[in-house]
Amino acid sequence: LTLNQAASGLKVGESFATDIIKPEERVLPPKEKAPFITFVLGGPGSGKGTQCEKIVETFGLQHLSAGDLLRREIAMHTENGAMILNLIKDGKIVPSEVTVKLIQKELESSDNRKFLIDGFPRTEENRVAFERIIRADPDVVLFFDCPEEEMVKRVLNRNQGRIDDNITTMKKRLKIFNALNRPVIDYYKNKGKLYTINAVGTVDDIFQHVLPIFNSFEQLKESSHVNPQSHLGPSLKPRHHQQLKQHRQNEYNNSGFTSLSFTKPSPTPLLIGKQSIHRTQLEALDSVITDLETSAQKGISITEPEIFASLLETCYSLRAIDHGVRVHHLIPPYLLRNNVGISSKLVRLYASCGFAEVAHEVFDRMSKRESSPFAWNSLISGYAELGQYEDAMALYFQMAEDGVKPDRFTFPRVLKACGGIGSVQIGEAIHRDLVKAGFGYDVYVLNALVDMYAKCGDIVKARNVFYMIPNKDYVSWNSMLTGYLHHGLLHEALDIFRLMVQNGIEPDKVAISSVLARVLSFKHGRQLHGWVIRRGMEWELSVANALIVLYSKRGQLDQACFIFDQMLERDTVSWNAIISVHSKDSNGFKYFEQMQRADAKPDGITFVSVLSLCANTGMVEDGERLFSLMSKEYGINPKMEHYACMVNLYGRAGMMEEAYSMIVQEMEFEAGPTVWGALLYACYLHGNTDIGEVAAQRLFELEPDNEHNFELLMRIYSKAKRAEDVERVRQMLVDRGLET
Ligand SMILES: Nc1ncnc2c1ncn2[C@@H]1O[C@H](COP(=O)(O)OP(=O)(O)O)[C@@H](O)[C@H]1O
Ligand SMILES: Nc1ccn([C@@H]2O[C@H](COP(=O)(O)OP(=O)(O)O)[C@@H](O)[C@H]2O)c(=O)n1
Repeated sequence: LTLNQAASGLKVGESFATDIIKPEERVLPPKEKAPFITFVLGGPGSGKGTQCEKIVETFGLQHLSAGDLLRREIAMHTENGAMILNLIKDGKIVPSEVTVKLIQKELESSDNRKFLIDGFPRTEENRVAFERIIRADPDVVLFFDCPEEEMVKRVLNRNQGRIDDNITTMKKRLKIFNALNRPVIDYYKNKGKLYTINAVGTVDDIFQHVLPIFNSFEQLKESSHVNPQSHLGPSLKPRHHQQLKQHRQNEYNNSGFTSLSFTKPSPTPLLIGKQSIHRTQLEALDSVITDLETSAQKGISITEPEIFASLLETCYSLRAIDHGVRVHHLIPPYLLRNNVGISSKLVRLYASCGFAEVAHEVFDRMSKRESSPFAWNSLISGYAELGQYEDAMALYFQMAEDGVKPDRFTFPRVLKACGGIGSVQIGEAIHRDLVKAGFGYDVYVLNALVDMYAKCGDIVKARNVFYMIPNKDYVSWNSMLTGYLHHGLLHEALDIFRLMVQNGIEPDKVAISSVLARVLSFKHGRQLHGWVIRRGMEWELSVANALIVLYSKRGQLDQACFIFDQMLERDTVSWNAIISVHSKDSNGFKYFEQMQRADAKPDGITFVSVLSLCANTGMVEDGERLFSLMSKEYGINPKMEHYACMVNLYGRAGMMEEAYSMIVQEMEFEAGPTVWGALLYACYLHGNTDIGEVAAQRLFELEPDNEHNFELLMRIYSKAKRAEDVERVRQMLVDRGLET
């Protein structure tokens, strides 16, 4: 089943979705003549880039490769660089907002009005974000259809040193392509915009099928640089492309054209340096450090601060702490003490990798740390990430004492720490500080303020700040939404959710899964599911997990299993959800075994589910085996719930002695009501008055107000035909004022 079939199979209510995507939002604004846009789709290695080069040569469109734009962010170490690297490494899709903004920048800064956007949209979410932000529709959508084996072969031979061109990532990319790109392809097919091209054959043969598509557009023919027909001869290899371009450019310069629509070359940076084409960035880093170490051993001292600054920057972007430590050893102590740039970068590296103590040691040795808030911010952030909120706060106060001016990066970090501590008073003091420092209108800072107030329990203040934010971004909305959910204010949260969607703001996956987990009505849940599908976010881990729970709560097990089976990745929460769906049938076991084979790590909750399953299906030996496996193999000490499951297991099977001795001999702590309750229920099932009396006695002490325990004991006596005892217990009920 494809995602689309799944989606239509669900017959999801459209009302939410129609509420959300206002048709008028899709219409192009009449401001100027719309650009000519081509989307180029196809799996990884289907030859999109190769064909794009030829289209550019012939028709002069500007080529924007989404993948290249993203790789450029990594290479330039921009704010999103590290996040993008992590996603690309794993073949995952970068958040649409990020990709579309990059494309938008290119579109807006170009004189060319004809674009070839390659590798985009990869998901329905990509597509919708493009429509919303750019407010344009493509004129042509090309789809290069290529068999998987061919794509794998091409990618593994591509030799561009791309970090994601390896077999493991390739498999994930193909899986993601099949699940997320197909719905986009179907969408354009239905709109009549799709041109499917068989991508097997020589580059030229394939281009022969591309040519007529573009030839049929007058506006392309008008300004194409070369007569398309003249390009029917033998093709040039891509590496000749620059030469060809130069040649054409000269031709045009000489022919009296003043403006050329061959625009700036589109960026094609590789992840690593040109010379080290076969290596990953980490390997390249490793080799540079090794060279420096060798030099240092030979007594050649390296003193150029730029070298260390650049190496530390790379270590930080790759979170390569071991390499960072090696760089640290190479830096001369005087340089570390006196060069604020280098020491700050080192502090940031240690702090961001969870080594706040070491970061603090470096920080303490800095001679001019009051000259910039950079190192302070890194350290505050490092402590806040580790949950050492007091340490983070202390640094903030120390900053003020040392006369270091906080900047816009300081406040979000310290507010996070304050939210962790949960003190509104401190939060208000920081609020005053940030207004004094001139950040009272900074969205980035105000978002953190909303989050802080919500976490400190003052939802009213959170809301007041939220409504004051002048240009709310998606973080503002998500912070408010999460705040409401945190306070159990579901209606307010849903209102925010609707408003977000009406304002064209994408709720993030955390917000969506939180809403899904809490929706009270199944109708809302299904509508949300429909909306999620349209956004291509169904397979986000937390969203899919929440959907499994949603459907299983309603007893729609098939639907829950379908989602689970289609998931691209799973975590312990996913496995727990699907096993608990099957806690009454032996399929749960199948999933548990699958989980073990997949090397996923079961936790205490997993064992509650499988032990309940054993109890429900009478599998005593399996239950015993799993109970011992839990601590021996997985190091999970049994908790109250696990003992309750074991008592239930033995009790239901009529093994009352074993159940009882589990409590009195095996348990290392006092049994609670769940455990005794399981025993009392078993006594009722199997008519055991002796043990039943003991269990009931304990329960009367532990839960003096719970009439169910009295009723169960009465039933036990009644089964044993002990009318007098039944009456005695009834009197106890009356005496305690529990009889209804
Ligand atoms: N028609 C083709 N036949 C064989 N190899 C091809 C063909 N088109 C492209 N290639 C090669 O396959 C690899 C992937 O092509 P590329 O254009 O980079 O794909 P994409 O942009 O779709 O990921 C490159 O090494 C390219 O030279
Ligand atoms: N619209 C896009 C395009 C690429 N990407 C990311 O960039 C990677 C490489 O994309 P690409 O288009 O350069 O390469 P191929 O996978 O097509 O060979 C993808 O696997 C995604 O991780 C993305 O997240 N969103």
